[in-house]
Amino acid sequence: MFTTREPFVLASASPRRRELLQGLGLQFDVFPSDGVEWPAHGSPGEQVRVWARRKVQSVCRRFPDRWVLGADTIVVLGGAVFGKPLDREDAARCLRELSGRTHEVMTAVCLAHAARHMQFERAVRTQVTFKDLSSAEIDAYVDTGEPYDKAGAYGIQGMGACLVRSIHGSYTNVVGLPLCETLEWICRFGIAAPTTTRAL
Ligand SMILES: Cc1cn([C@H]2C[C@H](O)[C@@H](COP(=O)(O)OP(=O)(O)OP(=O)(O)O)O2)c(=O)[nH]c1=O
Repeated sequence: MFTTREPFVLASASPRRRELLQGLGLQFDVFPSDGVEWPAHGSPGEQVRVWARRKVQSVCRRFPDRWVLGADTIVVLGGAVFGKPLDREDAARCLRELSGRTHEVMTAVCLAHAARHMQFERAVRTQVTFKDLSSAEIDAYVDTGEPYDKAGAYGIQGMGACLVRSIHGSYTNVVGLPLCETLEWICRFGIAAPTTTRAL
């Protein structure tokens, strides 16, 4: 669907981000950032932008002549930020808190080119409402192992879909990369262009 003109570097170890971009036919190399997610200050929206920016900047040092794309996803409930659960108990606690309530999934995306002194970032928000979860449902979901590498301890693209009553906003933003907004940048900066289909 897209012709890549300038293959970029995806600064991410997330298989979800890679698959979302591959699904569009984009060409890129993957080089995860090695940065630890040190605490950041400010509102959840500011924190998530800082984390995305740090990932991108650490990879930009290695690839100063290329576009580098990175992202960070968090779950926010009543001002509290939920990242990836630390262990089983933490995952169950997180799911108990999300049960029956509406939370926000925020993904910050950062795109930068060090040699051209260009850097853009934005945070996209999606509201997700969970159904009421019983202890048995929470235990069964944690047993799948799905929560461990995901913010908020669930994956909407997997069995976690059973936990969700409704969403308002971008689905791909919940999975880890808001595709519509990311593509706007990718096309605007000439990294890729929509493939034109010739009439038969
Ligand atoms: C809420 C939710 C999150 N997630 C994932 C997306 C992200 O991969 C992860 C949040 O962790 P992140 O720290 O944003 O990303 P990551 O550590 O997986 O990868 P990297 O830092 O190298 O880019 O949670 C889902 O896959 N599905 C969901 O429904």
